[in-house]
Amino acid sequence: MSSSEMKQVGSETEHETIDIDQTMIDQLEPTAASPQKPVRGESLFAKDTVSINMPQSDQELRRRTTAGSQKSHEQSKRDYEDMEIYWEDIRYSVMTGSGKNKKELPILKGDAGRAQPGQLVAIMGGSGAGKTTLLNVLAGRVPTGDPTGTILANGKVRDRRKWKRIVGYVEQEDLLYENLTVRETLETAALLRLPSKLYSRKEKLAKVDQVMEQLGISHVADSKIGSSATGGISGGQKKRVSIGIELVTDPGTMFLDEPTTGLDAATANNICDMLKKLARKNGKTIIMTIHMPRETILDMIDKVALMSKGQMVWFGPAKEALAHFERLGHKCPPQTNPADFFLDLIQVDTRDENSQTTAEKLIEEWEKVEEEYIKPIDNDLRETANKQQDALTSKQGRAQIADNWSGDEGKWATSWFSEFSVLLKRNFQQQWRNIPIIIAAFAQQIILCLLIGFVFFRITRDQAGVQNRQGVLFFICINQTFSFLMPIITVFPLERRIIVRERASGSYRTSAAYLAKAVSQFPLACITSFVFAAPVYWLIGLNPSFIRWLLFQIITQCLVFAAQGLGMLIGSSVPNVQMAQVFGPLIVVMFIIFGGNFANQDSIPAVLRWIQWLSLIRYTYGAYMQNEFNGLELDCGSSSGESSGASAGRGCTPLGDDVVKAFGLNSPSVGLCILILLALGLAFHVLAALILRKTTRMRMRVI
Ligand SMILES: Nc1ncnc2c1ncn2[C@@H]1O[C@H](COP(=O)(O)OP(=O)(O)OP(=O)(O)O)[C@@H](O)[C@H]1O
Repeated sequence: MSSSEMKQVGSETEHETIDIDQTMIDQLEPTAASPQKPVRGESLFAKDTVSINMPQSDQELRRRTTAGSQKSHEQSKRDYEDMEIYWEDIRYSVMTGSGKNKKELPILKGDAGRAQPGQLVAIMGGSGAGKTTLLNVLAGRVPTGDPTGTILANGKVRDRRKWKRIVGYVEQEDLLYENLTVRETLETAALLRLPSKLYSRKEKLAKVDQVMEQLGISHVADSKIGSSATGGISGGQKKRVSIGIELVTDPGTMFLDEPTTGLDAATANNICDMLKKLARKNGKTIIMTIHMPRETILDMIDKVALMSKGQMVWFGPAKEALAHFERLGHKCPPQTNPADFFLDLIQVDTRDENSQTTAEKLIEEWEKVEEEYIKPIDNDLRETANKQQDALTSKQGRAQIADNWSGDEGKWATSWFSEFSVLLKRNFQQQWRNIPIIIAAFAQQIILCLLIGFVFFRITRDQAGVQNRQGVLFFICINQTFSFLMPIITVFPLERRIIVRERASGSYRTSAAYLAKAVSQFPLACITSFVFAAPVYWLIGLNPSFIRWLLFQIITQCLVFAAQGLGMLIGSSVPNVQMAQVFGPLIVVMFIIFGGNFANQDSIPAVLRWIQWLSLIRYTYGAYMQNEFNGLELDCGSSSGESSGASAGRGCTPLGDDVVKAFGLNSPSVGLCILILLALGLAFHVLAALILRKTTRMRMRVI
């Protein structure tokens, strides 16, 4: 970006800053002090130095941020590097049951904690203690319900949009595209997520090298991710790649849900060691949930948050936890992994009254000493935070909160077209490297072509030929619909979780992702359908005119387009592959019934007649029939003509046009059928994109 362009950006930002509603600022600025950049590791909330009123210094920071120099680039990132997360009185419940049995189930019951830059914080507890729920509430990812309490990042209430772009969240499962290499996976993340205003393409790619170096995966940079079936990088390396996807944006804070689950002890150790280094060397604030860590891992953790029944029983260094519990009469036996001891102590067995009493006692005792370990924020800050949280409920308030966060990179990191091209490339890489699937797709069409070609080889023009033409054309409709709809209906159910994850981190617009997926699916379908339709026409001996052959190909491609649209629509509407496999054939069969071959259009009951207007098979079949029969002279000379199926009961039909009429397929015309097929395909795609947008939205609730 040229400096003149950068200046332009800067001036726009300044203009935006001037527009802030002054009453809003007044309302949200109870303290006078300006925020100060803390020394790494020092509390951001020390009394007298903390304020969440940003305007003076923050406006200044934003001005500098967008000024166009390398210096501004550095400063724009500072706002969320070295991030301290403070939380207090976090409560969260969900509604369970239905009707009379509906009740509120409290999951988090007033938890507090503080994670500072350079620290590795682990949330531990028995199964169902609320670890993942707390992690998700802190990360702002809450599928249902409304958490309450105070969460401050660097002393400020968070802005939902910016928050999701400036933190990293690593899910328990490694959801990656198996045909991409490690480098390609990270490059995609970097190209999509690093703001183009701040990073050139070269800088983004350099960042990938840097991250691979940091994570110790440079030696497998060009290895495919792979799967258990095909082989590929190891489980630990996959976890590192998942962490790398988040790390490319250089987030100040990273949340990880059970990063060691499913890994062997040594690999789990390596991952935690790497996380520890990331925290120490790069000043990241790392919060993770962890299940049964071994002692060496526990040693790496700066603070453990021990949870029992949704409440904190300890937050601080593990060693001090041992002393705390010993004071309460629970001594860790010698030769015992402290993590095992903690879990045995805090795990609540609902059948055992003793374990419940112990947990209650531990919760009670923790409340007495909590403030020693988690320095609470001062009252001014709390009051300001509460006001800001209230402001989050209004659009104007949210804009004000957003303004408190510098680094004005816009809503999206890069342009729509960049998103589209990066995603299209990824889709092609994922699709075209799946050689067995590509071979299978070609083999399917070649086999079908030969089979149909030889069964209906060189059909005649007599009345038996009429029946054969009509039969084979309808069969081609069904075959092409199934061939190109069925593979696509599983695409979204399989990839949905990746899309949800990527959307949750604000990686791209759904429209770009959808179009990239739709466009990437078309070339293979186009080629394979042509491999079938081009020769089969001559093998069967359909209307021997080049124009008719060309029209046949165009109609087939339009059917493929519409079938893919329908497949994407079904795929985006159902939650999993099983449902897709149930509903896909069901809908196609419905369209087949109303396709014009089985039920005469005029005899369909009025109440069901609308289905035929949506039936892509009906329009394809209509277009095929007209293309084949209109103007075709049939042979009435043979004796078989009297009883041929096509004209049964009517005697011989010498004109092809009459056959089309007899089936009620003479309208709409071929041209209109093609247009309707394109319109149907387009409508299916638009609907599918809208549904995908809705079904892949992660509910974010920042407080
Ligand atoms: N949406 C929900 N509806 C009903 N119950 C829920 C919901 N979310 C969480 N819970 C319940 O809240 C409790 C805490 O869940 P959470 O997943 O946070 O536990 P956890 O400590 O991470 O457990 P685990 O280690 O087994 O994953 C569990 O009893 C769980 O069943």
